[in-house]
Amino acid sequence: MKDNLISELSGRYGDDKTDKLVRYMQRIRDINEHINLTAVREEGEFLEKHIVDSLACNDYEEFQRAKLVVDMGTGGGFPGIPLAVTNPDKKFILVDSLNKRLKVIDQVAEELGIRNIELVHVRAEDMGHNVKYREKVDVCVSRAVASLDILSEWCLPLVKKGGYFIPYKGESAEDELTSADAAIRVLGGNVEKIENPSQDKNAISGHRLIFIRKCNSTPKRFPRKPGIAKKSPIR
Ligand SMILES: C[S@@+](CC[C@H](N)C(=O)[O-])C[C@H]1O[C@@H](n2cnc3c(N)ncnc32)[C@H](O)[C@@H]1O
Repeated sequence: MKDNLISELSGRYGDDKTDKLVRYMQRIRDINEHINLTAVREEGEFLEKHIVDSLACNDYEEFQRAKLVVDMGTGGGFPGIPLAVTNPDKKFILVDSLNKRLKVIDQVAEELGIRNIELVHVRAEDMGHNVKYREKVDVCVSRAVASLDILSEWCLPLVKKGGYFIPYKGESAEDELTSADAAIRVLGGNVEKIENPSQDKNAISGHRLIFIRKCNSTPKRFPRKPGIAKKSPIR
């Protein structure tokens, strides 16, 4: 599986970018022995679940148009780093509330010469109120961070009007959308479509991508203070 995936990646992205993706995987796997970044250990599974899955956005023009992208709750750099490696013309802001993980990304990105990233150590609930970031980004992606109603409150405030919040969601995508429907509208978003790249013969991704367009400004009171989104969901 590993060799097939690598040759598919090379065919699509070229040898240099594929080499960087594979080296990133290898370094994260090494570091994972000491700092827990992922439960996935085997190389083929890592390539599929972390690298190829992260790249799913590249197939969509809503993402291709973006110049500035946030990855909220990036952890070990997913989906942000694979997207940054394959899109050197875009800038990526990788955000996490745990600095230990950002330091790992910083070290490995430096070693591999990945320069189109900025690492921001902040809680999502605070970032949304910083004028440097609020309604400034073209796209915000996020994978495996929080349920969609909470995540929308953290991510939609960052997206500029006309831009997109694109959460990567598992099989619960439709159910999460039902629960988050009111929140998304209150926060200024509109759900345009759900894509399932794993059904596309050209792509392997375990996640669905939900495309939420930012249509209206987010009311200033959002995001609320840490813990409130979970305790009092927007209904
Ligand atoms: C399960 S990990 C997922 C990491 C990565 N996105 C992936 O798919 O492999 C969730 C990450 O979200 C971060 N996170 C959780 N709550 C956050 C918040 N309020 N603000 C910023 N980051 C947060 C955690 O520190 C953690 O690194």
